Amino acid sequence: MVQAKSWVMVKHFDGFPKDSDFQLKVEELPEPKDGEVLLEAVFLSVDPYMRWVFWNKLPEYCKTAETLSSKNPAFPVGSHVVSHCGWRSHSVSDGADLIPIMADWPSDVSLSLALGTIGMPGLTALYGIEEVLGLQKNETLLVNAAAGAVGNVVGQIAKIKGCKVVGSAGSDAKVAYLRELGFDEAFNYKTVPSLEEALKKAAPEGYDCLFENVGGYFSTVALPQMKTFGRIAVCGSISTYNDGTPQTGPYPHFTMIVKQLKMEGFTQNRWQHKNPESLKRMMAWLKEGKLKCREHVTKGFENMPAAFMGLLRGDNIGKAVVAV
Ligand SMILES: NC(=O)C1=CN([C@@H]2O[C@H](COP(=O)(O)OP(=O)(O)OC[C@H]3O[C@@H](n4cnc5c(N)ncnc54)[C@H](OP(=O)(O)O)[C@@H]3O)[C@@H](O)[C@H]2O)C=CC1
Ligand SMILES: C/C=C/C(C)=O
Repeated sequence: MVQAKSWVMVKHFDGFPKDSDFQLKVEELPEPKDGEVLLEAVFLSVDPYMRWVFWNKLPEYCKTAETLSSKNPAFPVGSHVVSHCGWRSHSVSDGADLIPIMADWPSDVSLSLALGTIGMPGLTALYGIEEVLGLQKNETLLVNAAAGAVGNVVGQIAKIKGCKVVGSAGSDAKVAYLRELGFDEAFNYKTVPSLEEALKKAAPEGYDCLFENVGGYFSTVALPQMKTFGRIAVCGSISTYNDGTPQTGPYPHFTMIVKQLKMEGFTQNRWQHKNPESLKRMMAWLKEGKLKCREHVTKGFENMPAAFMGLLRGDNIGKAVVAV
């Protein structure tokens, strides 16, 4: 018998999540039956989408990287997987929901990156750029929440592709990190006197592409800065996730008409058939030093709600993960 800890939601979020919305539970897990495996979490992911997954009453859905500590012929003891079994220290699975970690994962690369740059957020960046925007060499790209898990990879891939990259982020330390990564221009959207002026100054010629992670006010100000025929990949809208009352207007349609913009929402799982090849490609960039990784690591399973709320507050530079 294993004692498993899990975080459950006891009250639906009302605005920004609170400690009292979460409860830690402990239960005894049965021994795995034939075909099942017992998993122990190594790293757990906290992601913005969990704000609205919880809201949609699916608290069990979240990605975790886990070491396998029991039996199933397909998942021998000691192998590593990415699973979707929620905020749990241990779980029993029949293997159907498990994704084995890439076969030749280098021993000097932390498995936590399977939740970040070499995982879902990295794939989101890649597919947003290649499948949605079709970003071309010498184009100018704007990305917001640029120092986060998705945003920093967006900027780095755009640099690999020979583009000019402008990033906005919410602290001076984040802006310094973006410059370190090779962003051509970066600014702190919380302290610039005018967001419109900051966007104009960073790219007086305008933007061919916007990788949209934030939505709301930022989007309203950024759209008029797009070039005619500009393309916008709507990846996220984090500035609205904690709203009790939906934000209303100004509406984008007139700007979209006069600028003849193309805007497409997407989720990365649309291209999951490409994941094995894409992950290999990104791992190669990482090994060649073209893709750099930074993580914001919170230690201890008991600190998962704190890590999640910190992510929504903007505490993280790079991918926010919890090391169990
Ligand atoms: N479509 C898809 O398939 C996917 C979409 N996403 C979306 O991508 C976006 C980025 O996700 P991810 O990289 O994992 O998260 P991040 O690592 O970027 O963390 C979230 C960041 O968002 C910023 N933020 C938080 N609140 C606000 C706010 N009110 N206004 C502006 N910025 C805010 C903060 O950075 P700062 O200090 O700069 O404000 C914070 O660090 C999210 O919108 C997410 O929902 C993520 C994965 C897949
Ligand atoms: C899978 C993640 C989706 C968003 C929008 O965060």
